[in-house]
Amino acid sequence: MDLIEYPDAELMMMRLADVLASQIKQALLTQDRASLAVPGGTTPGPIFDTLCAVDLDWSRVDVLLTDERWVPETSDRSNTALLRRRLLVNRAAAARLIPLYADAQAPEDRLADLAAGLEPVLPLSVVLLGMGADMHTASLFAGADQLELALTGDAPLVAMRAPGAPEPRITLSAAVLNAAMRRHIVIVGAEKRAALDQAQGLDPQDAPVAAVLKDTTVHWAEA
Ligand SMILES: O=C1O[C@H](COP(=O)(O)O)[C@@H](O)[C@H](O)[C@H]1O
Repeated sequence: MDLIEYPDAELMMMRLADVLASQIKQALLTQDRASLAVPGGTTPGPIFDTLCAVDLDWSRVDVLLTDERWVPETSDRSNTALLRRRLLVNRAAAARLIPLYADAQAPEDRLADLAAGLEPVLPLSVVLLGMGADMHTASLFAGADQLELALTGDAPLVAMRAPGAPEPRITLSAAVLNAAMRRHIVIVGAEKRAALDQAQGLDPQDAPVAAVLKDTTVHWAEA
């Protein structure tokens, strides 16, 4: 794992948007299409605001989430709604969204369809992950019912229920995340930095982020 520390979060978000854009452009030099997976939650919005305005051939880019909460887009907890509002706008409106949610009672009802939509864009070109202060990343949560499968299995997508998560989740598996050509984690604040430091010595069952740290660049700013 490489760690880049920034003097402030605003600068970090802008620099990270530049890094992601240049890695997408690089992938497009040798491939017809590039794929970019991004987190939801509260952290990545400012990155999306910069990235969506970058001049690149977005019509050849597939965008997806690293994980989704099983809620409709009308919910303020929908990561897909965040993507539509802040990344798939401006120049990036030309990108293609690979959905991780479909209208159904439970993620298991649509898992096979969603996985079929994901398969053609693997391996992912660029992955950006977030991390919670509880050391979860994507929707790989300690204590989740399918964590073992998501950490060690071959399935690209896993449905997940976790004690701390208010709704079912769907997540890219560690296999998919670790097969990506480029991988980044973005975190803000002293609490998450301490969690990241702690995670490095722990088993992924207890600190799931530990499963995706190898060859990953972590970007951190205190505030
Ligand atoms: O629930 C989620 O949480 C993590 C971390 O979110 P943040 O609000 O602490 O930035 C996020 O990376 C993940 O995509 C999301 O579904």
